[in-house]
Amino acid sequence: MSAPRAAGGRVPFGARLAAAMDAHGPLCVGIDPHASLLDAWGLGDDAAGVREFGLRVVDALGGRVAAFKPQAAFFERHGSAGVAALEDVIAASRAVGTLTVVDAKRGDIGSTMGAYADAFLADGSPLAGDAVTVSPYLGFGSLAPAAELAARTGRGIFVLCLTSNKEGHEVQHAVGPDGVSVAAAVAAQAAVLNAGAEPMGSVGLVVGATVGDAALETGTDLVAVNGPLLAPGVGAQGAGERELAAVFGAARRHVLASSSRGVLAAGPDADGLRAAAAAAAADARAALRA
Ligand SMILES: O=c1ccn([C@@H]2O[C@H](COP(=O)(O)O)[C@@H](O)[C@H]2O)c(=O)[nH]1
Repeated sequence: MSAPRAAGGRVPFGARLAAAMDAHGPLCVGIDPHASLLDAWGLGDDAAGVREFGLRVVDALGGRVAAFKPQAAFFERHGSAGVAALEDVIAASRAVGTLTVVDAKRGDIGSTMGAYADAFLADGSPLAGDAVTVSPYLGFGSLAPAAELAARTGRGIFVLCLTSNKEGHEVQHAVGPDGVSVAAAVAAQAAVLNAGAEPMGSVGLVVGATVGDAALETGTDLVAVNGPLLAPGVGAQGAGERELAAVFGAARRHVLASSSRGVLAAGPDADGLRAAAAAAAADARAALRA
């Protein structure tokens, strides 16, 4: 894959995210309207419910956290009305000036990847936030349309590398005939795309805060990536300050810790959400900015 072109006149995603993390702390709040949370918040498990849920989170935390990460699946399960709700949540987040990482985990052959890129990364698309999560398991090169469009529009991508679930191990730790693990190869290819970018590039990786010493075990060089490292697994999946510091070590300054249920469980009260997000951000800052 060729290196993406520089964004025409726009501040690239990596630089915008670095500034947001400095201003608000290295925390991303996931917007995951689980059926159980909708019930606890007094909302219906339908498109109107997920829309209201997302808008309440944006209203309570907009301008107070580095980023939001709406989980597309929870919106898509309500069909076209749910997708429209996701569009409204992305628009609301844009309106309050908080970065949005749309967690859609898309990945396909290059020609189809171009269509996904148009949906999540093109100017004027209602589903475009500031970045999108993508899957490299059809080959890292298949992500070229997304990496290139992101670079042209000042947006970013987060490539799955070492995911927070235990099943990810069987694919991501696999070692090729060249002796390089899948995770290490993904990270190395992201590093090529981020070479020379300051303060960091716009091609990030997803590395779970729950993965322990997986980076070491797989030979994955997280420092060399020179891009943002999205770290889900904080809160409900059990990771906290200690795990973040242990997983990321010398790469910690580029980490955006992500918590969904750990913060959302404090809702629907806006003050409760703010207190939970502030506590999670303080923990992330202590672990990652020391
Ligand atoms: O490796 C990964 C990649 C993505 N996720 C997503 O993050 C949130 C986690 O939610 P919590 O409630 O904080 O557990 C969810 O949307 C996942 O799909 C992940 O957990 N791990």
